[in-house]
Amino acid sequence: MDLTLNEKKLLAVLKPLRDAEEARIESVKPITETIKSVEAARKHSINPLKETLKFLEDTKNLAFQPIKKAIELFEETAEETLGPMKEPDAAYLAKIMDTTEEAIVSHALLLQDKGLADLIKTTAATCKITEEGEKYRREGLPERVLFDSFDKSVTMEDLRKHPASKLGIGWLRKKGWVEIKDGMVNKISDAPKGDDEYALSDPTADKPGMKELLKRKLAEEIETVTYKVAITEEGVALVESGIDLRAETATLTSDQIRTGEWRNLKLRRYSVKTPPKKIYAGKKHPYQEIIDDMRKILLEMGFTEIAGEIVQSSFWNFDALFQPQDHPAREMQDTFFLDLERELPENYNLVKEIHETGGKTSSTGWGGIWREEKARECVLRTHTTSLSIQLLKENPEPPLKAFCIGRVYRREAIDPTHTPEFEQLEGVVMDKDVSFRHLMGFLKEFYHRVGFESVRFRPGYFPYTEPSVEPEVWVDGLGWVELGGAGIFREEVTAPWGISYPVLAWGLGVSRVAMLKLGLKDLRELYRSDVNWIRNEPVNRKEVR
Ligand SMILES: N[C@@H](Cc1ccccc1)C(=O)O
Repeated sequence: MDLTLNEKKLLAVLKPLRDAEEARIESVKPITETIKSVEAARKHSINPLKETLKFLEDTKNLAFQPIKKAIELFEETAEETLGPMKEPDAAYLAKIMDTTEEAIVSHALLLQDKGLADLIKTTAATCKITEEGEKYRREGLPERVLFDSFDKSVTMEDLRKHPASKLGIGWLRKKGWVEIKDGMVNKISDAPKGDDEYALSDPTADKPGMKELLKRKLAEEIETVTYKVAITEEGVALVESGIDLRAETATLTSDQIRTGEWRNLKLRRYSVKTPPKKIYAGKKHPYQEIIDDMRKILLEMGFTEIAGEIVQSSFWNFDALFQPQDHPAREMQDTFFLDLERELPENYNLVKEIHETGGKTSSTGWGGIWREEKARECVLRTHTTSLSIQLLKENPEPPLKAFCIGRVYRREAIDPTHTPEFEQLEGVVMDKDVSFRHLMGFLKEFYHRVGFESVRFRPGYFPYTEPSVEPEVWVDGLGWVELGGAGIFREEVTAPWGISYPVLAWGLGVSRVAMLKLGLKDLRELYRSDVNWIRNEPVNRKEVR
């Protein structure tokens, strides 16, 4: 049976206490029958305890120390408690075991659950004289004081002057000690001491006058709870079969093994049934793992990785991509604008011309006036295409094959499929003879390698590409899922930087892919530090295929 050390101690103490008590009662019985002397009974009652003590010492019982203490204490109290004390109470046990009454009760309760002990609760009402009652105990009840203050009769007027009159006069009449007639108060009784007065001078709950005192609020009832602890037959059996009071050792130290001390220790039994604690290996965040997989795929496909700043001027985020200055995406409610400005690049006027008239290209531009101030305003990049265009400006000669995985920002209301920050995977390819077919080929190949078998393209629109498409992948159970945008950069985008070859470009949603691959219903889970989810997610999951 599983018992705590304290429960074992409690049992080990209860048993000899009970035995000693029984022996004591046995020994006292015949004596009390014949000799009615309490003194004699006391002497005899102690002997069996001494014997028990000696027995314990002889047998080197492990429970010896607490029991020895118990018996010593028992001897002390045995003097006072000659009447049978069948079960020791919790307060007494607490004293023996150097602990609190509450601890004893809680251990006894556990033992009771196991059928080894019984906890007997007794509540007793005692009466306590209140502060007011104490005052009257010293000075007498107000009616008594008043009664004693005059001889046979007194005028009501004079009696009213007495400090005890307020409370006393009513009681004088009620108790029938006086009658009041024509303004005179006359004694009509010799006012014998009442039950209430007896109870006040010696308060115990069952005194006849106590009720009266309680009613007058001169006494109050207090409940006291005492617990007695008894050992059951099973408990006795367990103690008799030998309880090892040593605490169990779960882990051996090398010292204990070397010195041989382990031989004297009580070792905890090894349980093959207990499930072990789960061990979680340190690992990458599942989302990071997916991002790294994508990075690896693109590197294997011959792309170079680029990175750039999160803060971009509107010029690179919008204008250089032929996004008109009054385009709705450039509104405050769609984009995070910063209270910051950036200088425009040297050839910015070529972009200005293209916006206003189309410049030297075949385009007619957007018309109107293109404002520098608007282009200088900084934003948290809304797409990584702002990096692709700067890369092209720095490398106008083919070939160019680059990608970027980075965080972008949009003023979205947060919901299960939208977060204001998310990752994009940007790709850009420039070479002499690349075409729309290559673009679709790259995307298909990439998605296949990521794990999506079926890929299709739907026509799309972006101000900076023509033609424009939206790639979609097939997901069982969901159907076709849109995963970003792609196209060939327009002349309006490439001309200002002297680029004369076709540029394929795309921007794909990474978090969307991660959601699909990880089977998440809520995008936000990717960004939450939910340790359990991350712990339990298998390493390098490759399920979507
Ligand atoms: N920048 C676009 C995607 C895109 C990139 C490159 C070309 C075409 C489209 C977006 O954020 O949705």
